[in-house]
Amino acid sequence: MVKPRPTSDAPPFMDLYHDLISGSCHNGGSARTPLHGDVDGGCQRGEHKLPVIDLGDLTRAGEETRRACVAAIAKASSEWGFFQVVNHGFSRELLEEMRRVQVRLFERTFDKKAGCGLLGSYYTWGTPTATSAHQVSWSERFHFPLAKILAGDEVEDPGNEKLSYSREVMGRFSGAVWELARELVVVLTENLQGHQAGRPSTPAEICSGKTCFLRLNRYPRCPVSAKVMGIVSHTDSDFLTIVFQDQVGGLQLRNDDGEWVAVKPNPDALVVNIGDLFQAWSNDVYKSVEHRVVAGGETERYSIAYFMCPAEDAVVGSCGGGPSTYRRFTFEEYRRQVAEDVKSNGQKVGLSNFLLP
Ligand SMILES: O=C(O)CCC(=O)C(=O)O
Ligand SMILES: [Fe+2]
Repeated sequence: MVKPRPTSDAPPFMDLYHDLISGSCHNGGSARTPLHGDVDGGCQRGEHKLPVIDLGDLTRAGEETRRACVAAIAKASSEWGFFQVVNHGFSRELLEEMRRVQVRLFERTFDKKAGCGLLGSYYTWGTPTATSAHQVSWSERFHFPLAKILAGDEVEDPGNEKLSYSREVMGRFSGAVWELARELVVVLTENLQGHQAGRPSTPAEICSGKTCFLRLNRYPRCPVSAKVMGIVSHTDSDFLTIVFQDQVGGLQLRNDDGEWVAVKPNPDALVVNIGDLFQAWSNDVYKSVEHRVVAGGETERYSIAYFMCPAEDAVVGSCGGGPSTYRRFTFEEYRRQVAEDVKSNGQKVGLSNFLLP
């Protein structure tokens, strides 16, 4: 059970969005149905179940077992862009420790969270560019560039509170997620036959633990959950994302038929999804699919997302072995374009800006 807390730690969603929300229509049944229906995907057809992949098969004896596991990862990345992994190598203790650190950071008063860059993070909440209720994300987030966490610099905390423990746990957690992300990316890269030495750099070559980001998300209980989202639909601007969600539920992906499919909370699993950069690098073989989080009326929700990103000046090309779908771009250029589009149209355009004729 989540204990009641003073309201002063919650961002003032209602003060800011009251007018947008009171003028809006209902979000429609589609947001709620999968969450409250079959959470195994809201979809009963066996062959369309979101895969749960046992990563123990990558290291267990037997080349055939390993090959089958690689094939399952590649298939899920092409067909779903999303999958869950079990036997991922994380200890339950580390996951629980990380969650406790997360909860404590969010328990600070809103003024404190908004006012200072805790551990080199920046804090955001809601959707600054929203002009209608359906663009509002009812959540708050700490974004951590991992270079700062991993640098081990003395922790500066404007509130004079000791944060060395939080930084240390975050460092351990990030180190472990990096190993997992790297392993998955290497497997997916090798699976693309076209890639040979001398081709443009592979994702694993242009990313390092220090170029990645950690985002801590909190979705406070939402009294208008039929009208807004926890996070509005988006794709991730990275190579690969690993999400540690709690057991509340609400994460959904959009499948090929345009249906929203719930990603069932599984206490033993981490969620993996392909980002825009891997879709570009793989010439659309791996899919960066839209996803969102439904706002919860009853319970708050926590998640942690690890984004595998390259250095700002790294060039994202394609895997070769055929014509490229997208022109080359630097990660910095991609992020700048996303920010410009969000500012001018209220939404991300993404990869289609970089399509070759
Ligand atoms: O909270 C989640 O489960 C997903 C979060 C997410 O999609 C993101 O932070 O980009
Ligand atoms: Fe995301």
